[in-house]
Amino acid sequence: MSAPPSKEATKPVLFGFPSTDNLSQALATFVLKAQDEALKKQATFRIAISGGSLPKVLGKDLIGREGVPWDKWEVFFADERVVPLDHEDSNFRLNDEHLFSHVPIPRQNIHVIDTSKLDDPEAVADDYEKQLVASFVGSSSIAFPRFDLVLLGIGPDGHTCSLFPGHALLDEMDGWVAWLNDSPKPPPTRITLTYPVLNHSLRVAFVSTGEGKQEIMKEVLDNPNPKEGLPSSRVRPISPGRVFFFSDDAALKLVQYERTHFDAAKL
Ligand SMILES: O=C(O)[C@H](O)[C@@H](O)[C@H](O)[C@H](O)COP(=O)(O)O
Repeated sequence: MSAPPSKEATKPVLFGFPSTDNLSQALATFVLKAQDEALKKQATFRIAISGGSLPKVLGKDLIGREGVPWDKWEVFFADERVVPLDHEDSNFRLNDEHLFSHVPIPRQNIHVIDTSKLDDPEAVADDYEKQLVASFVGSSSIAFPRFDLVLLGIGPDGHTCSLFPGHALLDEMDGWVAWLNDSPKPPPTRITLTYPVLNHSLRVAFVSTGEGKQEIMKEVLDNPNPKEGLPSSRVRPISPGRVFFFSDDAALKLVQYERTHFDAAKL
């Protein structure tokens, strides 16, 4: 695999909304814009999605949109818990509840973990990486996959995906998919996309809402350290990739970082 990205990253864009309903509408518009741009260039729209509070906010407006070419979506998980797909901790299950079960994305286009290997998280990560390789082979950038869109959350400790503060995986610069069995947030055993993958994406959007996120949003937006800081501060896609934050007023109460007005025509 090639060296980590070295090109300069662009400045994060912050969109703030008075409510999560407004945020969900804008997020759906943003996702569909990313989809449209991807499908102008290629046959599929490749998106990676996290767990946490994100799937609910994502599905809320998106599932009602008309004319979406769902058969062209190819979905991966930005991180996944190494549990059965019907387990209450499964990010597949969560996304299924809020999005997949409501829209006709072909099941084979939703890339789930190999649940025959649950006793061996390294094998689960290797298999998942192979699924990525199979999907991205033939793309222009095969050193690392280039997702059209990655949707992430931010934990109160600043983690994102399953990349936690102080964890050795923050230094992983070669593999595409890594595994851990010591996640401080339960459950302990997970797989996650790595920084080089996140930072080769064309768009990364963080979705973070609620007053419980006030302190961490201030830290991540007003005091970022993209080299050694909190895991979510280190997500800085290389050009032409861009990073966006979608938050509500409650989460942004302490933040001074300049907001950008959300204008679908200017995305
Ligand atoms: O599987 C996971 O645990 C998630 O992918 C994780 O990275 C999540 O996005 C953050 O913990 C934020 O979660 P909340 O939005 O629920 O705070």
